[in-house]
Amino acid sequence: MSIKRRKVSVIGSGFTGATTALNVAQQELADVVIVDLPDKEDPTKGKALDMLESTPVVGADVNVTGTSDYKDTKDSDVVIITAGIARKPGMDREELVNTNAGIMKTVTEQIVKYSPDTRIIVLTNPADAMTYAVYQASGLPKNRVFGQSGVLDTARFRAFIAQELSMSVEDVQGFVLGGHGDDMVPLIRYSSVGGVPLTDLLSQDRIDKIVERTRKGGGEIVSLLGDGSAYYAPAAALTQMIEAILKDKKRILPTIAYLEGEYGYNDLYVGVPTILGSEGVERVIELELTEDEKQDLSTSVDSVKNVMELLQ
Ligand SMILES: NC(=O)c1ccc[n+]([C@@H]2O[C@H](COP(=O)([O-])OP(=O)(O)OC[C@H]3O[C@@H](n4cnc5c(N)ncnc54)[C@H](O)[C@@H]3O)[C@@H](O)[C@H]2O)c1
Ligand SMILES: O=C(O)C[C@H](O)C(=O)O
Repeated sequence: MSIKRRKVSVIGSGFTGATTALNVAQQELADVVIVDLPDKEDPTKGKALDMLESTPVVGADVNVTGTSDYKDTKDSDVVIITAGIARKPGMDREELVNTNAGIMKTVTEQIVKYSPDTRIIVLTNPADAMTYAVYQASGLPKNRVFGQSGVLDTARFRAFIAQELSMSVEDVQGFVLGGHGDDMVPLIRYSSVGGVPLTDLLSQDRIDKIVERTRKGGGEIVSLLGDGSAYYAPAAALTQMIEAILKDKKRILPTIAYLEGEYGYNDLYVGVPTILGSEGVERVIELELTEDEKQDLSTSVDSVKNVMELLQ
């Protein structure tokens, strides 16, 4: 009996791409193809070979290859886009828009040429606008193109809450809505620890500090690293999304998804709770929001629209 092996292609072999590829391989989720520019072909092959050589130790029967030829990505089940430039200390994510928009167009055309009905997850920043650019360039249906920000932002929120309370990260639940920027919207009413509302466990003042740290979480890492941005937590977030798709788990995860009327917005990609399964974004979940939450979401959406205008 032959069982079809799954295939994940990761475009961009830098910090986030390589770490995601390693996670996918070591968790035995799929064969992995890592793609970078032709002038980086040898280092890309080298990273892939190094990852492959780790598989006997962790007991993962998968193949890992590095290439600059998109033919090798043919029939990918999922493609991850991490190609592009990352910000440096003192920069906003928006400053990456022009360079990365051009890269999105080129790589997307190559991706869909060889995998015309794949699912694409965009990580490259500014992530909401870049997901829209990939959607436009791909011609794929909206459920097959989406972006990563909310799993990461929520993970930061959860990690800070768990540390503050000295409780297990596993028991902390939360949701972050909106664009992947400093005005993202952590939803306190939907946050709990082991089912206990967060507001019963922490004072408003302490919650406010955690929200502020979450919003600026990417910048905190950029300042500390000095030359590049976060990659361990972003790669973990991508891996969780990939697993939900490949195993058709129907997980409820925050995703940069295309809105057509949901939350009152149209023709826009922004972070919302979704069901992720084999079809990609199988449903956008619409939460009831208070007037204050609607206002915060609207502020965040305005920021995404401002970046989108830079794309026109
Ligand atoms: N959405 C999120 O939550 C999130 C989280 C972390 C990073 N990011 C973003 O992801 C992107 C990548 O971050 P990183 O830390 O991996 O950067 P990096 O510089 O380490 O890696 C980027 C890689 O992309 C490659 N690349 C550039 N143009 C390419 C092309 N046309 N085709 C193929 N490969 C190409 C580069 O050669 C490089 O290897 C950045 O834009 C960063 O801001 C987003
Ligand atoms: O902050 C960045 O530029 C990278 C990423 O978006 C993050 O949130 O870590």
